Amino acid sequence: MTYSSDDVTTDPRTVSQPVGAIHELPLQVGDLREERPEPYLQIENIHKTFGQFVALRDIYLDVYPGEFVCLLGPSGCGKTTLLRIIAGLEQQTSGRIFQGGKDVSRLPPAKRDFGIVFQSYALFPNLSAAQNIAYGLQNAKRPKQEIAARVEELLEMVGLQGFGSKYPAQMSGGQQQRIALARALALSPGLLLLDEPLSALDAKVRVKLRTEITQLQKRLGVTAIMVTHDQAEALAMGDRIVVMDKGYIAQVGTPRSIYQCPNTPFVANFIGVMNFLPGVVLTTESMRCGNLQLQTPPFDFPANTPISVAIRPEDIRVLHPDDDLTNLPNVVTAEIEGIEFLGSVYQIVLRPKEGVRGQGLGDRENAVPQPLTPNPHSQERLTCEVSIHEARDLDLAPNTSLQIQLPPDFIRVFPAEPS
Ligand SMILES: Nc1ncnc2c1ncn2[C@@H]1O[C@H](COP(=O)(O)OP(=O)(O)OP(=O)(O)O)[C@@H](O)[C@H]1O
Repeated sequence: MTYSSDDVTTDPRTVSQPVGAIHELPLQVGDLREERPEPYLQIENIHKTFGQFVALRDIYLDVYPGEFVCLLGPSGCGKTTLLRIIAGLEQQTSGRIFQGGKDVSRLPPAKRDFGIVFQSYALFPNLSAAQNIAYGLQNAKRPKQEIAARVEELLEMVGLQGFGSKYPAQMSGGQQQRIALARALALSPGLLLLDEPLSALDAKVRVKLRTEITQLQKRLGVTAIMVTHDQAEALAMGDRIVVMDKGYIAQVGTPRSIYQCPNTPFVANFIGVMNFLPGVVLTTESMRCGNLQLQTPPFDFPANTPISVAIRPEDIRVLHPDDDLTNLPNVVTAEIEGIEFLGSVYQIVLRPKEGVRGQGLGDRENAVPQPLTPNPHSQERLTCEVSIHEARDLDLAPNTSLQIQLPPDFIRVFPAEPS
């Protein structure tokens, strides 16, 4: 299922508005907005307190049929509590949940239509793989022959034909989690809930299994919600990501929109790597950050307002000595403080040396105070990425100088957060 590349939020109260523009990639065919079906799952104003502690507040979320939604956030932000409330394993303090148009808010787990996979596999150790998968089918009093056929079908579905007689202790973590997935899907539930299903597995198995899970979920068309604290997993698997922080929803959107257009510094920082440069507004399209004067996308803050600009390492352009700098805004000369080899790229830590060659500020150029007073709070360190080939061409070495450009279209402006 593909929606537009915009943020898709179900309630404006859950999301603060972005400030400043950022480059939008041209719409691709798959991004064109489809006629939105009725939500399969509707989460309406859920609150959850444990004693005085507020674990969840103002949670609104619509999940559409066949969607794969990832609940992503730091430890303790409330994602597992929300998943457990959806399953009926935890009772919300207030708010309602509708599944397939039916109010399931007060139903016990057994009366709800979901399959669940936990981080710890949670297989019965004394039952074989086939018996584990068959467990729910037997409880549902399905005929023996039907159960046997369904177990075979499910073993094949998760790529474990011939493993039916093995016990959990005789299987690897990845195999056990496949059996747990087969067990969760045995009764063909409308909703598949996954609570950090991959986090106990080693890195290679995790990557393999994440592809298998999303392929299977798409093939079956089952609506899925997965809790994860791993942003790479959420970006790779989710049709949409719900970023949570301290019990509230910080942003909901497609992986691409969350990555490219984070609404807050928290989201920007949590997803991927982001350079933040604190500073103050000079004009509606420029700011001062320590010694740097940067041209930015247009924004609405008055002069001298404290702001913070953000740019991804991969959006910083490393310039070559023969590049034409005419009319190029935000060119910075920087000293290389550190070079780290990351395999496919080098990560370079830079300390800007001087102000920016400000081009294109037009008649607002006079608004720039000269000389610029360094801002004591400015980080004035930037991280950028350079490909292996580019690093070789540029002959990069610590304590040498480099020219970079911070393209204004890739800069994002946020109001400064209260300290
Ligand atoms: N039964 C409980 N009693 C008291 N506090 C609880 C209970 N369950 C969860 N909490 C608290 O609610 C908050 C949210 O917990 P939750 O497990 O949902 O977080 P999470 O985002 O899933 O974190 P993690 O990634 O570490 O599992 C935490 O501060 C946790 O300590």
